[in-house]
Amino acid sequence: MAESLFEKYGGFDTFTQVVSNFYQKVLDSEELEHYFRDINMDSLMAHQTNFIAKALGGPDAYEGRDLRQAHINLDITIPHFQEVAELLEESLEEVGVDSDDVVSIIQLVGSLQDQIVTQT
Ligand code: HEM
Repeated sequence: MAESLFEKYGGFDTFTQVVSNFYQKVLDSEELEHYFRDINMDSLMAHQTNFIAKALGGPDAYEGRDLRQAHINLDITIPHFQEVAELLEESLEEVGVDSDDVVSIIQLVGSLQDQIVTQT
């Protein structure tokens, strides 16, 4: 079986780092920070890391809610979704993920937009 993207880039060590850098960027963004004000970030980062692991063909330890349920009350707009995707892209590039793999991962994330954006 072909190696998963999760394993190719070093598994949990790498993607824990990606998720941590990613949320640092999100919290530094004036546009995005307010969504996360009342959120337990340790628990969110743990869920997000497991979500990415599963999405990239690694182990399935995700125990969070389904994505629509988790975002339904947040009134997320398309521009904010796009900004989050850009910050994830930067975090993947910074950890050394090849650009063609960054493109595949961002496409996968883009395909989740309808489950996350509730505000037009
Ligand atoms: C880009 C694709 C996205 C993915 C794959 C994603 C994934 C996730 C996951 C796995 C959780 C944890 C669910 C749980 O704890 O049960 C979560 C929660 C959350 N997400 Fe996202 N998310 C995305 C986009 C966004 C965007 C664009 C925003 C805001 C601008 C956002 C804001 C949040 C917040 C605030 C929570 C915590 C909700 C809570 O604990 O009540 N997410 N997301």
